[in-house]
Amino acid sequence: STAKAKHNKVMITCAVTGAIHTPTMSPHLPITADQIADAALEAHAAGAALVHLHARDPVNGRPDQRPEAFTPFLKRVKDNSNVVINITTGGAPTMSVEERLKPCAYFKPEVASLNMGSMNFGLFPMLARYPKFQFDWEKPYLEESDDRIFKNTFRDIANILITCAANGTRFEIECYDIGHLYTLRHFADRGLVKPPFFIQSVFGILGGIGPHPEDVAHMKRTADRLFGNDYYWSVLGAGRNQLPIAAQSVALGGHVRVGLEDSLWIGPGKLAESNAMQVRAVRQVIEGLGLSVASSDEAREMLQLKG
Ligand SMILES: C[C@H](N)CC(=O)CC(=O)O
Ligand SMILES: [Zn+2]
Repeated sequence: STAKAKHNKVMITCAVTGAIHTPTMSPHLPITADQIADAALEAHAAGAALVHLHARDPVNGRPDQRPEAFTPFLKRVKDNSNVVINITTGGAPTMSVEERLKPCAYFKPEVASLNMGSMNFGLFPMLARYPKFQFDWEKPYLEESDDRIFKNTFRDIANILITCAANGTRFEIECYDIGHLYTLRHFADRGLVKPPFFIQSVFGILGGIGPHPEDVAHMKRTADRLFGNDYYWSVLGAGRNQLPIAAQSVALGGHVRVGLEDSLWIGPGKLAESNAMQVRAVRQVIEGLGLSVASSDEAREMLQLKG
């Protein structure tokens, strides 16, 4: 089995903008290349060892997966920090796998995100939004996002694994449900992905597993059974679940992801004014538990990155 790093430092990943939230939802969502670079550098300075990056059209904020859309902020981030860069292969649900794979194939980053399956991708957190909802058979469809599917077939996953692994890129393995852990086990058994696995368990996105502490415990228990000592466990909680789920992970010896891609909030009804604000909040939880955050170089050692 792969020896885990001797130190129990906690790796913070910050996902600074994503593709799903829109500028109308928060004035603090980074959109332009400069805003994305600022957000990544501030998140790193606040304690994030890794930053997860998407690109957007600077005018309308729409997701943009063209390598040239990433170039300006990647250059600034690399010139001004040694943060570990994790480039998305998820892009947006509307994109083809070829389109989604382009930036990683071009930039050959240390880390790329990898979604371990296809899924219905609900925009809004689970039930909270519809307390008083009366179903109207005349208008069965709730939201435009009700028809949104993120497609990532076994062939697409193999394609991403083979393309990126050839560049020495390792993966942030997004598991939105228990079945995704078994899919990872399958590709590991096929030798298409090597340990240590960096598993990013995703909680509270409609279409995936819920945000309840028992869901979190069940994911961890199952990952321990399937991967033993060959993996690092990290979590992201969507929306209001971000910090509570991060706290549970840290208490269980895990790692955390925050950032405006996953939640626009810092507290009930309070928008986060920056990504760094969320990094500082989760760092307080980590240090409050007597633990310390990992530096980017410690994360490189833990995840055996190419540097
Ligand atoms: C829940 C997150 N949106 C997962 C994600 O970050 C996917 C990706 O970029 O590949
Ligand atoms: Zn992403």
